[in-house]
Parts: sequence; structure tokens; C-alpha cells
Amino acid sequence: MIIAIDGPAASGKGTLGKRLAHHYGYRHLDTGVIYRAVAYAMMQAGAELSNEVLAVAAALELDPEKFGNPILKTQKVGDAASVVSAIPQVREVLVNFQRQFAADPPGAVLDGRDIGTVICPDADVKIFVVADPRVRARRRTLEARARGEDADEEAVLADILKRDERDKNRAIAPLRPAPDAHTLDNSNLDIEAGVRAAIAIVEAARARR
Ligand SMILES: Nc1ncnc2c1ncn2[C@@H]1O[C@H](COP(=O)(O)OP(=O)(O)OP(=O)(O)O)[C@@H](O)[C@H]1O
Ligand SMILES: Nc1ccn([C@@H]2O[C@H](COP(=O)(O)O)[C@@H](O)[C@H]2O)c(=O)n1
Repeated sequence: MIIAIDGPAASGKGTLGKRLAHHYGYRHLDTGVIYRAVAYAMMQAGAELSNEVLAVAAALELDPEKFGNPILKTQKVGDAASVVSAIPQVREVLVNFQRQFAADPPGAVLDGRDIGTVICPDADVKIFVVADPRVRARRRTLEARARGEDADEEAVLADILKRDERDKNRAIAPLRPAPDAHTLDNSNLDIEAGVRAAIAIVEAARARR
């Protein structure tokens, strides 16, 4: 079974993805980390983020062993990722890696922006996670502060809104729900309640199979 989770920045996709994967014994791929890794490689090379040739080269040289680098989670790298992710050739290079991950047994949960629309249009279950932008900014700020970072909630909110705009309005694989996606609004749900709601969506889909 393939579970596709999409949604805007800091909506809780990764948290749900991890929890669903654990619940069902599936593998989990946070696809945002792939674009973050490409962006970070560009930053380290001192390259312009809009340099398509260098961005494609960085995507081709991607090393999944480095996906755990905590620097990839920073706001600066996330912002850069939303620039490189709008380059069509970069997305093309990364499609096969994601589809291969999804296809391997016993099942997979992928979260991102285009999983239900482009990467796995035939996924068994598609969930589009949303939450009020202020709630998302609050959660992301608390997360950053817990890591010891000095995060300003208004700045986090501005970054989230800017990234959402870029991701929704790009020409290729824009952020949007697939027509057959189930929307899950977790603005007023804690993590456990969100996980229960997601499991209910998956179970309903399994019952229909
Ligand atoms: N239902 C919830 N209630 C409270 N906090 C939550 C909930 N869901 C997620 N969070 C918290 O919100 C923050 C963002 O969640 P998460 O990292 O899962 O979002 P994301 O959509 O994967 O973000 P990104 O856009 O970076 O991929 C995390 O600190 C997470 O613990
Ligand atoms: N399937 C995806 C996943 C991510 N992106 C881009 O990467 C940026 C960072 O993603 P996070 O999930 O880690 O926040 C994001 O803003 C997107 O621009 C993507 O295009 N497609």
C-alpha cells in the first residue's frame, strides 16, 4: 500500500507520515529533505539558487546518507529549497528515486507537495494536511526553540506564507490537493488526535479495496 501525504509548510505532514509508517510497518520518505539537500549543496558551493545546470548536477549527486544532517531542517535551507524545487529539470531528476522508494515492499508513506498529484497519482490513500498558518507558525517556532534556536514567530509566519505562495504558484508540480485526496485539518487537533484521524482515513480506504 502507498500512502501519499501532501500539504503546505509545517502542516504536520512529516509527523503524520512517520506515525502512519510506524503504525503500518511501512517505510517513510520525507521528500522535502531531498529538495533541502539539493539546496544545501548549492549553498555550500556558493552557487546562485537559480543556476539550473548546477542545481541538476547537485540533484544527480544526491547522497541519501546525508539526509539526516540537522542543518537541512533550518528555515534558510527550507527557503532555498522552495527556489530550487521550482526548476523543472531538478524535479525530473528526482522523480525516479521517489517512485522507486514508493514501489518497494512492504508499503510506503511519502510526504511532500506533489506526492498525490505527480509522484504517486495511483496511491491507495491520499491525505492533504492543512492547518491555520498562525497555528503552523506557532508550532514551528516552538520546535525551533526546543532545538535551542532563537525563533521569532512573526518571521516564521512570513517564511511559511512566502514558501506556500512559491510552492502553490510554480509552473511545475504546484502544491495542491489531488482530486481524490482527503483533507485533514489539524488546526484544533493535537498530534495523537491527528494520527487517529489519519488512521481512520487509511482504514476507510482499506475497507473499500
Ligand atoms: N497536530 C499537531 N498538534 C501540535 N503540534 C503538531 C501537530 N502536528 C505537527 N505538530 C508539530 O508541528 C511542527 C511541524 O510539523 P511537521 O514537521 O510534521 O510538519 P511538516 O508539514 O512535515 O513540515 P515541513 O513543511 O517542514 O515538511 C512540528 O514541531 C510538529 O511536532
Ligand atoms: N514533494 C516536495 C517536497 C518539498 N518540496 C519543496 O521543498 C521545500 C522544503 O520542503 P519541506 O517539506 O521540508 O518544508 C518546500 O517548500 C517545497 O518547495 C517540493 O517542491 N516537493
